[in-house]
Amino acid sequence: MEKANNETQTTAENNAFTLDVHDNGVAILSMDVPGESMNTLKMEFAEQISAMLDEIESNNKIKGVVVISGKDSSFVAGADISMLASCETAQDVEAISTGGQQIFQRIENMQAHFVAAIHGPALGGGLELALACHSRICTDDKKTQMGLPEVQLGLLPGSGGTQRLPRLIGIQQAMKMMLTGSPVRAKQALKYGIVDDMVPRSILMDVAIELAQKPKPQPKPVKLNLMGQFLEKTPIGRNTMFKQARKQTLSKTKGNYPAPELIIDCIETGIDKGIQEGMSVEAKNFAYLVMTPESEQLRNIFFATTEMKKETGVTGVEPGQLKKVGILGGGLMGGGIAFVTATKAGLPARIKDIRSEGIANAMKYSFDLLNKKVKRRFIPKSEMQKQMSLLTGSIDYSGFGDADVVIEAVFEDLELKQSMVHDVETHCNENTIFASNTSSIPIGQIAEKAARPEQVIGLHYFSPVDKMPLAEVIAHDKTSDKTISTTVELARKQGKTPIVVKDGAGFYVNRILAPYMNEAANILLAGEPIEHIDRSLVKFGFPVGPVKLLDEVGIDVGTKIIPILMAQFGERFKSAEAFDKVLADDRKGKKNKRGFYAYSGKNPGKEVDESVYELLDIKPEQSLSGVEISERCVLLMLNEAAMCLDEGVIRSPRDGDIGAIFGIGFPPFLGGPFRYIDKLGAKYVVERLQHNSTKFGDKFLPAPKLVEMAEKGESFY
Ligand SMILES: C[C@H](O)CC(=O)SCCNC(=O)CCNC(=O)[C@H](O)C(C)(C)COP(=O)(O)OP(=O)(O)OC[C@H]1O[C@@H](n2cnc3c(N)ncnc32)[C@H](O)[C@@H]1OP(=O)(O)O
Repeated sequence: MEKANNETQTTAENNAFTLDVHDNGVAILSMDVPGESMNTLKMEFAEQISAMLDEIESNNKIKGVVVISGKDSSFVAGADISMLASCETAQDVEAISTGGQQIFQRIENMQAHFVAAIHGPALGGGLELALACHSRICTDDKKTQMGLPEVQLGLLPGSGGTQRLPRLIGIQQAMKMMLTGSPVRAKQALKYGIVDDMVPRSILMDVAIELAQKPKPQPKPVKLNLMGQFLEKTPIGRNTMFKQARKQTLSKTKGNYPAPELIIDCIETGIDKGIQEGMSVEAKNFAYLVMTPESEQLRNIFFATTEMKKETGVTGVEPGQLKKVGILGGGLMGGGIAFVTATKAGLPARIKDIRSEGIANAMKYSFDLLNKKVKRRFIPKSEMQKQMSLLTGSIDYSGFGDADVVIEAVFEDLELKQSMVHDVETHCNENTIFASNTSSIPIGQIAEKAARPEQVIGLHYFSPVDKMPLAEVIAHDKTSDKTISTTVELARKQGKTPIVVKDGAGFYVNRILAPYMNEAANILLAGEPIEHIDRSLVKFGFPVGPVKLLDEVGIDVGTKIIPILMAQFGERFKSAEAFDKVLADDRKGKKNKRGFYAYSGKNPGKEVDESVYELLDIKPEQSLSGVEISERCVLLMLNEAAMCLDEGVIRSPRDGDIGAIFGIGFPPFLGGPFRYIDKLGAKYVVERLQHNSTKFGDKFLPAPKLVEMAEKGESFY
């Protein structure tokens, strides 16, 4: 390969761009935003990049340009979200979007061959920049990912992405990427045609320079099968495709998220009326979305989770060593915890169960998930073998001596858990942390007989562990700061967003969930049809309705927590006695195929098992509106969340919002319980609680914190 010498280099102080012209006719346009860990696109760069493009145009020696990042492990993470958040009017945003589109259009129109050399994330505006280049090469590195995730922020790609991606990889594939917001890894990007080549990182620059020396390629037609040809290339086909996409989108969003439909509008306009018109609609829709409350809340979630990634759980306390994890119990939870330990944290996980079948089941759990990834070609078989080799098991404590943390995931039985604390203190080392995955038993009680109570903590995962993003880290009053920060670090390594909560019945998530579920049960017992209750809460924005949720988690498990909550908080948590009849009828939900829904027949789990009405002595009849139902359930959740904050169960409204969104699926577009209370106003929430308390009893009495806030006109944020 020809070694290039630097001829000229252009950069200004505080400039994010450097142009390095080599005497082989290739210029390296490198982006490196000073003082920031990741490149993002900001308004002030427009001038800088325009100046670079002027220079490229005026230098007829430049035949090719490699666009690359100066950062070690990322390309460009998109437009600067804080900049978007600070825009005051839709006109300001539209101007930013149009400005970005024009610069990218200028790149596309350049005579020189522009090659994007991608390593690390190229997301949102970052991918749009790459799409404006004439060729794209990426590294085969794990860090490399490409996507248009704007929809997750309640936005759409606003720098030409809705126009260029469909033209590059086909409408259906592009629409799927934009509507889900999910990025793709290097291998998939190559398969879809987003990049022209995938190479090891060590030769990325060399290959890009070589390519840039060649004339720029003509756009290639998208490869489509027969059905694809019909759907994308004929007016009738396109009409059908867009209609279907709108229908599916609406059934998912329930009209709560405006972005997906506008994404479809932009794509359709661009295809039907040409790229110019498509760009103009894109800029307008982008500007509209930036100003919506839905996007504001979704951006808040991004800021909150980014902030939380940096926290150790206790300010200034560094986590201890994490080299090996022990897991007690090979059930569904234990198997899930072993999976995230090996595959996400990359740590050896030693599983203990009283039966060897338990260990085998836990191993199979990981095997099945990894095997699926191999079959879909997301990972090579060698990677699966590497990850599986991190999992070992035994029916005694052999191999536990050097475990840094042991997580118990056995039955909810206090004595059993206390005896496990003793076993771990006997068989492991003096620094080993004992973490309990209990969902209900106070950690202080589990630690009661411990010789080293400072090393006992709660680490509460949600089911299914491989999918649910939250973990509650529960410190009892003797847990040491080091134990907290080590446990927070472990949860984060396992891919979770941890929140540190105070010990007590139900901790945070189950505590706010219980009154919501109880109220749904009360509404059902008063005769509302199950589908109507579930539909009302799904329309409100929850992923599943409360009755369905109870079937999913297990009616026996879901109701077990009630006596524990009542013991600490009293009548407020009392559940309907009629539910005993459901359990006495051996209805545990999905797991034993007997619940509120029917698990046999044509649509298992989709239709209500009508016999449950008879069992509960109900003649179902719809008398409440969906709004009345959702208000009653949600008000109790909001009220309980406010009490949790007041009692210090959660440390901040932010943790309470993230906990509810990631643990329960509280509608993200509402920002979480605290942001939602702020939106409604504490005064309004108190009034509605009081109104309901006159009709349905003291459980609706407003939290003192809310009453105080209503009086003072305060908000949580
Ligand atoms: C016009 C356009 O179409 C509109 C857009 O582009 S909208 C933006 C679309 N892009 C995105 O949504 C990507 C958002 N970023 C991410 O998902 C993740 O940051 C990532 C996958 C790129 C990297 O994740 P990770 O390695 O865990 O790093 P993470 O801690 O999140 O981010 C590192 C830093 O970059 C910042 N950052 C990342 N992307 C950012 C963005 N788009 N805007 C502003 N800051 C961003 C983070 O705030 C953080 O800053 P800090 O160090 O000062 O706290």
